[in-house]
Amino acid sequence: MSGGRAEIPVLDLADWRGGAAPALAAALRHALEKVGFHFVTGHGIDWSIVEATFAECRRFHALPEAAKASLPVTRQITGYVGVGSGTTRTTALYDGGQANRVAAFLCKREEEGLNHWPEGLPGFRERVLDYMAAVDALAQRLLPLYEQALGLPAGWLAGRFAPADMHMRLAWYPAEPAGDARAADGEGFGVAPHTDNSFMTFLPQNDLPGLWIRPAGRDWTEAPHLPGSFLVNSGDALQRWSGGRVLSTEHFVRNRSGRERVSIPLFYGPDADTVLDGMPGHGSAVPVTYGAYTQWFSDRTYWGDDSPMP
Ligand SMILES: O=C(O)CCC(=O)C(=O)O
Ligand SMILES: [Fe+2]
Repeated sequence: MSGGRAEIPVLDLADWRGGAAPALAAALRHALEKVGFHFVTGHGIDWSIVEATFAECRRFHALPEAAKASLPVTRQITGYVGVGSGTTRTTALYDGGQANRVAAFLCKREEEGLNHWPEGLPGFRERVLDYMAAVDALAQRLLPLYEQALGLPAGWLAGRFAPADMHMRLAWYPAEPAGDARAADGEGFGVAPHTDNSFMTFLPQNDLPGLWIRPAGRDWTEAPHLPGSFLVNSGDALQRWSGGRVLSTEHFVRNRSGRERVSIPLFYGPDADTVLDGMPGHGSAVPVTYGAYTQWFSDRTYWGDDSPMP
């Protein structure tokens, strides 16, 4: 399919103090239904928290391989995956079977008691948890706007994110040989074409290119860089919950910049027991809990699980 490039809408929260915001909600609705990605600016998060988390990501990946490998990924989606230890197998978009050229440290909300923190990195845990708390607060602020954009009763979403389920990837992509990053086929993906498991994914911006997106009916487009913003995309959970009204837009990473690339996506969703069904005014989806869907997604990617999508 080829329909030109899609503009990524920008939602500026600077003048929004909460409450009804018809123009913002309309912009978000357009983003959700037509693009699947939008930028958030004016979010109020002190950018030094984001910079510190990128720095911690680099620090972690600079550890000796043995130190990282001593924290092997768990089925609870915490711990370390090395370059080539995960394969995108959650979508018909990609069946190439090549392992992803990315390493990542995975962590969750500390209260779940499942995190495995590295030794020898003082301050790492605190900074990463600070970052997660800051994004959690931003996401909670955004939920009423999602309610407005989707025509949901006030509080309908917020009550299902108390608390939210989230996991974060502190990802590191090796520098790959220069070449055409655009071709969405072939080898050497950092992350092969996929959609996310999440309700929404937060990608804080840095100046390292490599993310390509393809909104429905459009061409592959390299995501533009908007300094100091979060690029937010909707994932499969919101798509299913909304009966397909919200897009879960395809994207891939290929790092042809000649530099190492770091990225710290945070995958945000409702409480794991939430059944993704019954959103007022939206067609019914095949019901699944957020926790079960996320587990399936992770099991296929990291554990070679072959069970069909729940
Ligand atoms: O690194 C990025 O920019 C995006 C990574 C991604 O799509 C993912 O981890 O799901
Ligand atoms: Fe993704």
